[in-house]
Amino acid sequence: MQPDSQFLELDVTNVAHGGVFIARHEGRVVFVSDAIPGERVRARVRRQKSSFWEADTVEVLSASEHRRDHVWASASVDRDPAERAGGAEFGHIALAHQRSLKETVVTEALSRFAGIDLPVTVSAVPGDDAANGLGWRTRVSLQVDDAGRVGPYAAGSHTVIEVPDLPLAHADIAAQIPRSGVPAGTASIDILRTSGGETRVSLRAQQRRRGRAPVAAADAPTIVETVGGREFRLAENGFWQVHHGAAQVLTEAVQNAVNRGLFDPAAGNLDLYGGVGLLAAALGDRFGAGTRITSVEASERATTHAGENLAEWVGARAQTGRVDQFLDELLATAGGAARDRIAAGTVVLDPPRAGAGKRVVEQLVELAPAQLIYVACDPVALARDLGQLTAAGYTLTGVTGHDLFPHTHHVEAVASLVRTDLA
Ligand SMILES: C[S@@+](CC[C@H](N)C(=O)[O-])C[C@H]1O[C@@H](n2cnc3c(N)ncnc32)[C@H](O)[C@@H]1O
Repeated sequence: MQPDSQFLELDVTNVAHGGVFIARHEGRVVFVSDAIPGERVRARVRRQKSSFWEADTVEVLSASEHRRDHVWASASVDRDPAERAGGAEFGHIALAHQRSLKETVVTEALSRFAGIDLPVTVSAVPGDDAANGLGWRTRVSLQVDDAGRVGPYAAGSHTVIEVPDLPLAHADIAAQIPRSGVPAGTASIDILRTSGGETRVSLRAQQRRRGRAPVAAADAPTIVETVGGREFRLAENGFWQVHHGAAQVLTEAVQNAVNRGLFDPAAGNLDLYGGVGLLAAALGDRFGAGTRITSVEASERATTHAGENLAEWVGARAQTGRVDQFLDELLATAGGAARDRIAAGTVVLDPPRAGAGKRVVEQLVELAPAQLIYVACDPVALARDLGQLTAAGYTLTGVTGHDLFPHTHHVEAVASLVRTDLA
């Protein structure tokens, strides 16, 4: 029996992490795409693993009240699964219900991977409900195949799907999709629109690995992004939040997540995985020009910009380095007074999708700062790190969820932790 020739009728019971939904067939878990909990669907099996199968909905037999026409016809369940554009896995679900499913994913991750029972609310970015969650992407990467076709990959494969539109992106971005004449050797095309309304198109010879931040070449042009009237300079191919409202939302979320009574502007405060200094600036804005804070970031180009972006805060500095190496050095060299300053400090960390990980969490526990604000784009990685932190002397005091990626399964969370002896 070929897996792709097998059709199943499935009762969909829950949402899983990663944009798929849970059903069972003869006791085995089936992760099925393009469904909604409560629905009965006909699905085609795509992959059989020993412990679970993967399948794609091909027909909705009993539709959820939350089902809508897909916001992107190129990703609709009416198309063959191999022809559905990827990147909008929740586009067939009413926007408010998408958020409730994301709440389930974050809440269940905390329970399963951290043993923490804390219902999390996921909030919309202001303006998104009125726009039905469309037009928010300021950055899009399109792939180019050997035949010169340009578009996103199909969901779950590396087949390029040509698309007439990009409804999740700002209209200026879709207008820049090259329809022909892409130079030979181009593997992908990055299109961005700055907050000032400038669009930039760059061609890449090599594909970027999914989920990886781009490496900012030393000679990439500099662009300017504005957040609440403040300008940030960065490399055109450097990391920046994708949703046009995300930088402002995260600025406020981090400011609100800080326990003010425990914040000491003179302490050894840190902004880990700092990029071009967005979240260090958030603390500087909230706690004043004298706030001491060191922003640590692996990309030298980003750190150079962070130095410029944070220039108005006399106590702020930006350092290039891997977070684990920076913390190792701190642990090896910081004397009593410096260790005391760290122990009185606030650490903001905003790691890539994989999370901070075991080693960095161990280093933080050893340094024992008074509070941690953890910004996460992957709820499972966050939950694993929170489990380790709460078992080693920190108390979780709150988690907020933010729908920075409408119509996709992605969700951002901001967690506040206080050293347990101070909680
Ligand atoms: C999710 S981004 C956050 C950037 C910044 N906080 C912001 O909101 O704009 C993660 C950043 O971590 C950097 N990074 C990834 N791995 C790192 C590591 N091991 N050490 C230091 N920085 C790292 C990336 O270059 C990227 O700029």
